[in-house]
Amino acid sequence: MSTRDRLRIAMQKSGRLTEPAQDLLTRCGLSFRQSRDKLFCFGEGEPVDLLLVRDDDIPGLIAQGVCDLGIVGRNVLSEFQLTAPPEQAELSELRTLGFGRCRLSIAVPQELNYQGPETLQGLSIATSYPGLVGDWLQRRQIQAKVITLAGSVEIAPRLGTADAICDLVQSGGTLVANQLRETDILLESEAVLAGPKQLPADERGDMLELLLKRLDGVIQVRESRLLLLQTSRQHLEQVTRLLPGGPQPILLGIAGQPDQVLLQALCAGEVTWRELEDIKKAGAREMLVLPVEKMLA
Ligand SMILES: Nc1ncnc2c1ncn2[C@@H]1O[C@H](COP(=O)(O)OP(=O)(O)OP(=O)(O)O)[C@@H](O)[C@H]1O
Ligand SMILES: O=P(O)(O)OC[C@H]1O[C@H](OP(=O)(O)OP(=O)(O)O)[C@H](O)[C@@H]1O
Ligand SMILES: [Mg+2]
Repeated sequence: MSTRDRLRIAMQKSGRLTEPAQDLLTRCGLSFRQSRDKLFCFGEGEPVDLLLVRDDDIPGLIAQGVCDLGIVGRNVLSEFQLTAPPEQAELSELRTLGFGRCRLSIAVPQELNYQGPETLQGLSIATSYPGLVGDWLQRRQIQAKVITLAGSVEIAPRLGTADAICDLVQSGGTLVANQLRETDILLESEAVLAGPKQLPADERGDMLELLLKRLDGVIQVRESRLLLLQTSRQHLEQVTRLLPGGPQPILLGIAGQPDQVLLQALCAGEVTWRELEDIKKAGAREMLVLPVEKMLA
């Protein structure tokens, strides 16, 4: 049993997830003593420390109790859940974080006559995700040879070491550059906050809950806009009907103008020019769209 009283979060030391993960933690009010060259960053203010590691190591560190939380791609977490011993694989996705979006896909040489997954029967597939690929093949009762490679998977068909591949795709540029064609999506991925299924029942658990609440606020405001406008009571119903989603707007009276109101609405996403123009036509004036910095319900 661990005797730590400080929360420990693992994140990627250097790679695609590093900057957005750091940014997210900063927005949650966490700051760390700068030690980018080292593995461990001591948290200032809150009792939360950071461990900077290879992304592949993150699920294992949580499973072993070395860390309480980790910011990692769903692709890495899912692979761990499928390949780790059952007693270690008890991790869950506590939150989805909205960055590092990509997909794990099968791709084949452009000239291969691909008729669906059954085309892979008897072929070899190079991948860094043998667990996910094996599981996908098994569900379809397809016998194919899974060849595990740590990197540069896309080059395998050209080198003649595999017939097809399964790797991460975002723009598709790497596939095209290697004369490959995406055929099946195994997993839609993005960065997630991973943690144990059973949260710690001590001060770390309390800190963790606080952090999750802050994180929810940060995720919510990242997409939110505050819309302010002025309208007459006569036009209020029409204007309100056009407001893009969100909780009920707040109305404020304007001194000396009893028929006018100031309306404040929290919108769940972007407010487009087209939406603003429509709201204006319905009788609104002096419209302002503002980003939201913090939110605490
Ligand atoms: N092209 C991409 N676009 C968007 N997200 C991606 C892309 N490629 C990978 N990702 C996501 O970012 C994560 C980290 O990718 P990165 O390439 O930095 O990992 P890595 O090379 O395995 O790094 P490490 O040295 O930590 O093992 C991936 O696991 C995946 O979730
Ligand atoms: O569809 P695309 O936009 O081309 O992105 C996909 C590529 O991005 C990732 O590799 P990365 O560039 O991170 O290099 P790595 O394999 O060395 O990590 C992934 O492994 C693919 O090769
Ligand atoms: Mg890695």
